[in-house]
Amino acid sequence: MKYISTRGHAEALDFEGVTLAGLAPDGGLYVPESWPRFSAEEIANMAGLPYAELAVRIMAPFVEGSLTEGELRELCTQAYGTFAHEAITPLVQLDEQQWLLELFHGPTLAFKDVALQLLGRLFEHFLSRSDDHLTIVGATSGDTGSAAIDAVAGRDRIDIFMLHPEGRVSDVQRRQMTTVLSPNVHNIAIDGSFDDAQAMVKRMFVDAEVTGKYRITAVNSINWARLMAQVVYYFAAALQLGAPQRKVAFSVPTGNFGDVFAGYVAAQMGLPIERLIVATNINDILHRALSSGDYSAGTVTPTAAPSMDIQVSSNFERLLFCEGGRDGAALAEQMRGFEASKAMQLTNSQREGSAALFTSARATPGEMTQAMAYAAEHYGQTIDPHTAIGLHAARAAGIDPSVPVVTLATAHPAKFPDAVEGATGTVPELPARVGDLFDREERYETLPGTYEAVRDYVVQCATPSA
Ligand SMILES: Cc1ncc(COP(=O)(O)O)c(C=O)c1O
Ligand SMILES: N[C@@H](CCOP(=O)(O)O)C(=O)O
Repeated sequence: MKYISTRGHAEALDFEGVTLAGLAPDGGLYVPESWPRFSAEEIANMAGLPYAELAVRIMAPFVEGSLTEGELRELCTQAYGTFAHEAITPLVQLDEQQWLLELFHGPTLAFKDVALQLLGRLFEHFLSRSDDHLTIVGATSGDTGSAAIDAVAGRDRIDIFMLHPEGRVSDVQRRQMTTVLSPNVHNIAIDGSFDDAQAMVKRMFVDAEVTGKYRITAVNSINWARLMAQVVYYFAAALQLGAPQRKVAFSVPTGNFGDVFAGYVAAQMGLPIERLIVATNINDILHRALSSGDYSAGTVTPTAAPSMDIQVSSNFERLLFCEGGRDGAALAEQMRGFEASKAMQLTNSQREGSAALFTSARATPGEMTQAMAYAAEHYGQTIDPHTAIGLHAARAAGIDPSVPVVTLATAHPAKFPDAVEGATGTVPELPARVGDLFDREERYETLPGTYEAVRDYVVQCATPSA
């Protein structure tokens, strides 16, 4: 399998290459040259497989040429062995139509663990083939940071630099990152938003002063391997609900467009998906783009669903590429315009192509709170603010009542105790595996929100490539 850049200028790479590269050197994101596709019979034969085995079936075509099936199986078995639920991503029925897909049973209590427990192991596996050192630079609005840190803490040949927007993540989220004191973990609080942090990370990938000396890679969903691993739970859920004979809709709390793009990939691979509902909070650039073609970023407004406080959604570029005729040169031009003005209009083909599968909905803070209260009262479920936005959208989307709608429960409610208590009157308890979080020592660096300050810090602390 070969991967190409959405901006058309970078060399095509295999799976090992894109995993270690993170972002393409032309600033684009890697996508497979073509989508592998399963027949209905092949999908039907996946029903009932244990999660790790299903993961092997779904991911095998993407890693071809870089991992043997046996290597992939070993990595998946280890990665999903860290989860606290036997089903890994259990499906919970709410009523005749609505379901929750619980993605928060990994070590750091958010859906990010599903991919990052695998990605950490992939890095180590590929590094063992050389004597190189890897420098991870990442940005987090709360959940990617802790999941990535958990996945690579203490690994000899990896350093991780994780930027978070100071004061804009929950206390639990911050402590899940900053109480990991391994010497290879570098937490940085920046004065700015997640978008600022993400822009700095992307800039580092095209800064010769950094790339000339350090082998940098990404743990954000700009890294293809993240998305690949997230495709698996769409299959897992749909198979339990009758796929491939029956279509399923998914409602996805969305920020960086990674999770919902994984759903798009599942559909390209043959999974019959009725609709993908893109659920946003008031940072609603994606809702505006999908409903009116207007992709223009305002300033980020902090909300009680901080992980979705994003206005520049990296993976949207992948959709624009795939639905815009896979024209890298044209997309590079379109993205240059967006980077300069922070605004762009989708082309007709990008709009029409997206409309075939995607629907969107936006939840105000009040609607998010109501959805948490509704889930507690009517379904007996305590859900987190991000999941609540998904559930609000799932119920508002007007999906045919005969089609099951699965909301992705992206984080454990205990990560956001204040918002959950405000909506339901109940304080969710931290699971035992992180029960001592507030007794642990914290360590992190605070830096001004300038690229130079962050770059200099990374350069000063990182280990040069071999
Ligand atoms: C809890 C939670 N829900 C939803 C999202 C949005 O997911 P994505 O950025 O893949 O759209 C995030 C952050 O990524 C998150 O941490
Ligand atoms: N919501 C994320 C932001 C980054 O998203 P990613 O999926 O691209 O890593 C977070 O919680 O950090």
